[in-house]
Amino acid sequence: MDDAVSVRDLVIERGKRRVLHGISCAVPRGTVTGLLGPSGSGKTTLMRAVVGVQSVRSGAVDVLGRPAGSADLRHRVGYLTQAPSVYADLTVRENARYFAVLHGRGHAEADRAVADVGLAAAAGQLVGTLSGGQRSRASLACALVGDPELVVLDEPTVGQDPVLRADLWARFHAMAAAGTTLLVSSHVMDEAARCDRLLLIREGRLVADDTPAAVRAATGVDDLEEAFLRLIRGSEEAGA
Ligand SMILES: Nc1ncnc2c1ncn2[C@@H]1O[C@H](COP(=O)(O)OP(=O)(O)OP(=O)(O)O)[C@@H](O)[C@H]1O
Repeated sequence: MDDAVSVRDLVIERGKRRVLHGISCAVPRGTVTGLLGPSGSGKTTLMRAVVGVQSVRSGAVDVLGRPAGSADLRHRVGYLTQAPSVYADLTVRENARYFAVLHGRGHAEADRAVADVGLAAAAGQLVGTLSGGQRSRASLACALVGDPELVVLDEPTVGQDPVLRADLWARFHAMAAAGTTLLVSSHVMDEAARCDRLLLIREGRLVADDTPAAVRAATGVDDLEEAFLRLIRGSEEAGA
């Protein structure tokens, strides 16, 4: 399989605690892969390792055929952190144009990225005056404006209403259909059903790496939240 991300035996310690305990998984190219798990399970830590900003105790992470964090990946990987990373004293449009320039893109691409996240009407507004959900979408526009081959999104739909969430997921799938790979974290289980593949982690260990259909089939339940509970209980019993 042609994988955009390949993680092998990844062990990470933060502070004095081990937070990832030897995770191995892959993100196939051109898919929307969901990274699911309870708060504190290690989703952000795994994403940080994929974008190459997390120090690693042992194991390996390859991204687009190169070790994670390689300098030549800078323009090929987009990362949306949980805290919006946009300039409050610039407008939405100015932010997008600034990040577009950093990636060698023009005004047209910047304006399209703003429209793609549903912010065309607020393009002239200072980011500091936006709502939390709008600010997060402005940040998303800036993460996508360089048209990266791999997009790593840490909870991109938090604070968005149901219509916007549906629009954003449609956008993610359109990007995947055009060949982009997306790794998207969430702890909203209804979003799991929208993913092509799922990585479920709990307490720094991988509990599932499969399609939603295979997770349902393996657990015998349709509801993914219930399926995940069964997988987690199963992994606890196996570890007991
Ligand atoms: N800078 C840090 N120093 C020490 N421990 C940290 C640090 N950042 C995170 N951790 C710990 O690492 C573990 C994994 O955190 P991480 O942020 O990866 O979880 P998460 O699954 O993304 O959670 P959430 O869904 O709440 O964002 C947690 O136990 C957290 O307390």
